[in-house]
Amino acid sequence: MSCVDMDQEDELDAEEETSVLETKLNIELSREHREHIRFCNDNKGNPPGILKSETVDPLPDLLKNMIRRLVRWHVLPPDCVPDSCIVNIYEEGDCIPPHIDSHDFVRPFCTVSFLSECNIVFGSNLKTVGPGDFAGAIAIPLPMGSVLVLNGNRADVAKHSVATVPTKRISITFRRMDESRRPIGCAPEQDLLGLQPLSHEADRCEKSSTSKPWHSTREQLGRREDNKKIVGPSSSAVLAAVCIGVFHFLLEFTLPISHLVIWISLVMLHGEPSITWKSSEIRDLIIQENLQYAIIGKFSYGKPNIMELRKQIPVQCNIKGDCNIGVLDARHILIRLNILEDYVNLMSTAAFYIKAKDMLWQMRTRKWDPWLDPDIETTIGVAWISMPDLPPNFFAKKAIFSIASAVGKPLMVDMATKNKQDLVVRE
Ligand SMILES: O=C(O)CCC(=O)C(=O)O
Ligand SMILES: [Fe+2]
Repeated sequence: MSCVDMDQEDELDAEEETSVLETKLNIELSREHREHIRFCNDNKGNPPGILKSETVDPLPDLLKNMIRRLVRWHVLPPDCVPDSCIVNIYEEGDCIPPHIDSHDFVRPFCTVSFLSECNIVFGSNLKTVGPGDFAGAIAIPLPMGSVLVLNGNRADVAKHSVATVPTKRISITFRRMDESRRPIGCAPEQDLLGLQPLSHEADRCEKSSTSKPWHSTREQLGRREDNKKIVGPSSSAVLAAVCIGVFHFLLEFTLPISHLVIWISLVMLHGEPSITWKSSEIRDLIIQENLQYAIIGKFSYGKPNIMELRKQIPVQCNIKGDCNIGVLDARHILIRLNILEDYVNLMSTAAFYIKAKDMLWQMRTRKWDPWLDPDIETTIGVAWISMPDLPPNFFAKKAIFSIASAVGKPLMVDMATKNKQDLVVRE
């Protein structure tokens, strides 16, 4: 067994340290003229963490570009722009023993995976169950092109390890040095200063200038046979990916959660990295995000502030279940409901006039779906259908839905119909 160099790490137990001596390869990259950052608990007896006395290579442009994207795409926060980087090159059979990354580096930090997929194991008490084999509370797959972000307890309390890999693998870990731990004279990288995450607007613009706009991309892909949609990475995609990670942790890990995992399967498309989502993944995310009964509220003539909307809409729109309201842009809000009845009620009312602060604000509703641009008018709506003179034997829901399906997708039968009168709603 051999292990990739882990001597940058701290908090290894004795058994783990023995395996560390078998370390193989570690490329450390930093800025020119800077003293060498040696993250080392090495054979010379150096302590773990940053050593201030050796000069290492500057960050190559390729890695700087990755850093820019990590910040612009909301993977790392702008106050945590990495200024150091470690490249782990695993040959077949290499592993990384349980460790906690040195606190000379601030949190969050992240690791990008290349060449092959492997699992990373987390646990406050990781056991060595065989040579290069570690067991812990949770194993998370690290697909090629994925980014794993470590923060909170996952970075500071739990240890992590990678068991022997079956094929060659490369990981790049980006970290920012703690201010107090920086080598003396270490100047910040000028072209990484002032990095900011893309705003949703800028994100859209960037998408349309660097790749196909969301909608035309979708149309094109609608013709693909494999039922997959490819879009440029956007903050919302990243956000969605974050949620999957959090969801996994919530399900499977017992320590308090303050950690995010991001899996982004990046592929290069026309020279730009893109993310491929299966339709089923998009559907799962819609459910996870409670967007099954999401509605867009459109205020064409201005709107009251969000606090007022949150107070007034549930009361004035007679909402019976939960109602979560957020702002999409100056004219649109997203209303997340949790019961079908409220959805039908809001969708089938032509316009609401929300009273707030002695003013009336017109709000029209429309269906939300991930592909609809709130600014583009839709032909999809909800309407009640009346079926006069329907014989009582057809009042069963099955019969009514069958008849209504001639017009659209039936959603529900109203109380009057249930009580043997005559209404059904369709989409
Ligand atoms: O290779 C990996 O995915 C993990 C690397 C790691 O834990 C580290 O470099 O500290
Ligand atoms: Fe690590």
